[in-house]
Amino acid sequence: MSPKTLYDKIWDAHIADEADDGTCLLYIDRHLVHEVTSPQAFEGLRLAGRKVRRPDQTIAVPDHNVPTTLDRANAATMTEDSRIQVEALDKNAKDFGLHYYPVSDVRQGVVHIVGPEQGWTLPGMTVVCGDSHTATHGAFGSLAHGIGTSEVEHVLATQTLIQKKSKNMKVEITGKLAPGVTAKDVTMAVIGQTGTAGGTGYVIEYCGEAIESLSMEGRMTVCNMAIEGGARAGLIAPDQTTFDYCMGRPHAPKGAEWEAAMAYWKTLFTDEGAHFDKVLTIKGEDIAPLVTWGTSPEDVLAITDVVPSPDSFEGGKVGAVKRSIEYMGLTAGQKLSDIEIDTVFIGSCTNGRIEDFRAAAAILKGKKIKEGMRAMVVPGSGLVRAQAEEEGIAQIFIDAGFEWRLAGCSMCLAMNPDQLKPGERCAATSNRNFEGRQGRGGRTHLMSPAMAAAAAITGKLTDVRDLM
Ligand SMILES: CC(C)[C@H](C(=O)O)[C@@H](O)C(=O)O
Ligand code: SF4
Repeated sequence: MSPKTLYDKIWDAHIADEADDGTCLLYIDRHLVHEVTSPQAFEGLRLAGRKVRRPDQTIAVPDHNVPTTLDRANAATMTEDSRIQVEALDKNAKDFGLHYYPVSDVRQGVVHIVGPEQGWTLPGMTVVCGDSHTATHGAFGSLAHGIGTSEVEHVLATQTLIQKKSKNMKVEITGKLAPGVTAKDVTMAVIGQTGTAGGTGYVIEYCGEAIESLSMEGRMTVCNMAIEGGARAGLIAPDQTTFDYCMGRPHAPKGAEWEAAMAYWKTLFTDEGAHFDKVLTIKGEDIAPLVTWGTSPEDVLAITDVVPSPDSFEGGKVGAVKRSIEYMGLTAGQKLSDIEIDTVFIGSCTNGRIEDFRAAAAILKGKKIKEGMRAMVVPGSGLVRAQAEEEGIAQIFIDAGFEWRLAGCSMCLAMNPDQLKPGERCAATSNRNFEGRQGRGGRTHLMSPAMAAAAAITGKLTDVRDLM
């Protein structure tokens, strides 16, 4: 047998049917659903008189539209549009008999944090969700695709997805990461090198010593942004770190089933000599704490750098950089560490997990945020929130001057009340810095939780190593 990549193995294990042109019908193990991309899909089922094929494998949670303030149980805190979407999910989950984590449930949170936390995401599975950041689940060595609303309907009805196979890409991060450098810097460094289209047509397998040494939280951060590099999915081979994370989770297998699952999971790695169509290698030691300066996730530089000049780019990027710098209200040559911010957002499916909060709290402990700064920390789930409270981390944030919120997508995107005003500038731990992403006219700089905490203290983009 010819050697296979991890992606090849999971793909092959899920083919239900294959057409002559290579288009496959893939069996889907887990389908995650949120309120934004599902209402029409459920309507489609109703119109066709169909049921959900595997309600026992379909998990729904509202996250994008929900307010994160403590008074959110009061429906008046939501806009009309948001309320309609969340109520539709409440009804659809009930009518179709899905696993559901409503706003009132402590397990509610961002769908990509809830899935792994509850043990729905496991190695070797196919996982889909009507959301581009489904890539997150690849951290478990599961093939996780973001899908569109018509595909959501197709998966609901059939538990299968029509897909063409992508090519294999390997991203190897060798060696060790320097102090102050985190999983977020790793994933931003990759996009900085490949650009937002570098992964187009590929499924990326991240490997190498620096990846293996990451916790599951860190691996999720890395895979979360595979999509920002254009890839169809991101994957990391499961290992002891993965198994330890999964063991004992509510929906993970138990007893003899666990043993059987483990026997399979241990076969999930890329065989020696398997072919990759594209390879990128980065030395872990070379990665510095990074920030974005522009309006694309590929606009990445070390915090010690300066705002670039449009002339230093080529082709269409020259104009794009010019526009970007203008939108961001910056000047070419300006030191990144001189950029003043007025808002800090720590959260999202990229960096809303307990380890992210520990890293930020380690910087904030005993310090206060800059006067006038608006800073919020938004747990990725109610359980992350509870754990942070138990560990005393929540209190560190509160003492420093942060707002301690309830779980949701929050200021990652402008679909709920947590938004920037025109011209406001935010240090954010999320994954997209597009124009208007956090609110019309808002300006976003992406970075790690530790870097965001450092910025909250000084009021400027800051090299976290100066505060360590
Ligand atoms: C609203 C949703 C469809 C969207 C996505 O697909 O990723 C959102 O989660 C995002 O991060 O932009
Ligand atoms: S936290 Fe942000 S990136 Fe993640 S699902 Fe929500 S809106 Fe999308």
